[in-house]
Amino acid sequence: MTTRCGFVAIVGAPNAGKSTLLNKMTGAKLSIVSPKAQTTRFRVLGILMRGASQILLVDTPGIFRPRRKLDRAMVAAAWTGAQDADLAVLVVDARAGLTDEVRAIAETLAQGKRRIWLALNKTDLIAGPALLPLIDEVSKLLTLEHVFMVSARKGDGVEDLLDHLAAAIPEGPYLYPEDDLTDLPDRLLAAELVREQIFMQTHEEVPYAATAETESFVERPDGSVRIEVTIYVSRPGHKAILIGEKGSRVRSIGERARTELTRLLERPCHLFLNVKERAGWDEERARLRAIGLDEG
Ligand SMILES: Nc1nc2c(ncn2[C@@H]2O[C@H](COP(=O)(O)OP(=O)(O)OP(=O)(O)O)[C@@H](O)[C@H]2O)c(=O)[nH]1
Repeated sequence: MTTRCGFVAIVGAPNAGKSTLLNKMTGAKLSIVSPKAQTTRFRVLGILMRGASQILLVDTPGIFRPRRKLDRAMVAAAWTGAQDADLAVLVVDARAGLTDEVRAIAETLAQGKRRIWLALNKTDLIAGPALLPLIDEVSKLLTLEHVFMVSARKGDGVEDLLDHLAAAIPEGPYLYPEDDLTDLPDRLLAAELVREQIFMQTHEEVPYAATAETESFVERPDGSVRIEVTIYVSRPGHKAILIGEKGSRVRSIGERARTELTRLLERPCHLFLNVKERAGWDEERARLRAIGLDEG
């Protein structure tokens, strides 16, 4: 039997729906989905078996104009993901249309040699014929091998996209065991789930000014795991918000993250959270490395 295996980069502007699409495709929640922009900080590999094809999905951070060091690192990680891939799926929010961000990404993609597919997302919000001018505009910027209309949220068109991906990736042996879902290490997953809850449960600049790191991850003889995660904030005000009245906010963040983690790791998890203030954490190179990124 001929097997196929290839990397597929999911590329797009912040909020295009890349993480939602990745999750829909793999059928498991691997990557962060949040209504706020720029939540994905590093590559997450979704591993997907479809017939005799192993599709390795690379979720990339939203590509935007970087200002801080951390942002620059995020962008560098995004492009590395796109460059290593066999093909790139450019996800565009069909309702938002051809924004400056989409244009900039398309222009950069056009300079590479990778095959590019367009996935117009959120088609549950906009009627089919209205999408044709947008497809025209995008195809003027770069050569598109295929165009798909999908709703990552509802799943419309996602099966079709997967069938085409399975057939399009190069022939070759599987690079990962067939039952692996992600290569995201468990300790990073724990920190990511905490960060996701920070995004869900706090507002405005707080989630962007916070990061989470797993300090310890200890498997116990009874099969459970004890995890300590530290949330770093850069301002005292943010620390108070994250802790909440009598610790209610941090408790709620911990409870929700623990439920998700228990489900994903398929074993009892005991999660302990700390909130620490650390001015300028986002400018520290060591921290970038600790959350999985080198400086861009
Ligand atoms: N109506 C609708 N909303 C969607 C669809 N796909 C994603 N969304 C929503 O759009 C928002 C952004 O989705 P994400 O998947 O986080 O977007 P992203 O591109 O990964 O964003 P970054 O991590 O910031 O790069 C979320 O509120 C999603 O629920 C869709 O097909 N239809």
